[in-house]
Amino acid sequence: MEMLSCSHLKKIYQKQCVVNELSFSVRKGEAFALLGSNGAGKTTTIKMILGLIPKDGGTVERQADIRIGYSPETPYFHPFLNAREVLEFYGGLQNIPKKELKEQIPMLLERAGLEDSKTKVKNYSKGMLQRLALAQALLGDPQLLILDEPSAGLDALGRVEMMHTIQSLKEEGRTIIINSHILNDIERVCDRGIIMKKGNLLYEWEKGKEVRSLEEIFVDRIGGN
Ligand SMILES: Nc1ncnc2c1ncn2[C@@H]1O[C@H](COP(=O)(O)OP(=O)(O)OP(=O)(O)O)[C@@H](O)[C@H]1O
Repeated sequence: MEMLSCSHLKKIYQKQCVVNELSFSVRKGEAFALLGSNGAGKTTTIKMILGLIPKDGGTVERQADIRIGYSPETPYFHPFLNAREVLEFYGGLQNIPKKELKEQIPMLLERAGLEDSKTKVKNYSKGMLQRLALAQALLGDPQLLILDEPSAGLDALGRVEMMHTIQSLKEEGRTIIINSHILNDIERVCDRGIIMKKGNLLYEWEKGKEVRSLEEIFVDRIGGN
C-alpha cells in the first residue's frame, strides 16, 4: 500500500528548474531514501511534500488523516528554552493535551538520547539539536516521519545511535523518508530510494536488487552524468 505518491513534481527558482518532473512513491512501513549530491533538490522535494513551499508543477498524494513528523535539515529552536520546554511549545502548537504531553516528553527525550536537563538550547551542540529535532518530529506519534539529514553534526557514536533509533521507529511500523549523504547508513536502514542529480531522478534503488553497494551505484550514477 502506498503512503505517499509524488508525480511530476517541479520547482523553479530564478528560472532554474531545481526539481524536474520528479515522480516516486513511498510504501507504508518502509524507509525510503532521497539521495544525491549537494544541490540535487532533496530538501526542496521534502518542502514541497510538506507544503512548506509551493510547487511549480506536479502533485503530492498521501494517505488521508495521517500524522506527519518532520525533522528539518537545520533545526532552529528558541535559544532560551530547554529541551522539555521546546517540546511543550511544539506539542502545544499541535494541540496535544497537556496531560498527554507530560507523559510523552520524557519518553521522547530518552528515545532521542537527551536528558531532561535545565540546559538551554543556545548551549546545545549541533548533534544535540539534531536529537531534539527528532524528539520534536515524534510528538503526537506520527505514522510518517520525514527526516532531513538526521545524522548531520552527530559524532560516530551518535550516528550509530540515530540509525538504531530510526530502525526501531521503522520496526514499529512507521513510514520514514530520509534525506542523507551517509550511504552506509542508508543502505543499512532503508528499503528503497532514489538518486537525484540537478533535480532529475537518475536511479531507483532497492535493497538487494543489485550486487553492487549503494556507494558504488551512487558514484557510478552521479559521476557518470
Ligand atoms: N529559496 C531558494 N531560492 C533560490 N534557490 C534555492 C532556494 N532553495 C534552494 N535553492 C536551490 O535549489 C537547488 C536545490 O537545493 P536543495 O537544498 O533542495 O538541494 P539538496 O539536494 O537538499 O542539497 P544539500 O544536500 O546540499 O542539502 C540548489 O541549487 C539551491 O541553491
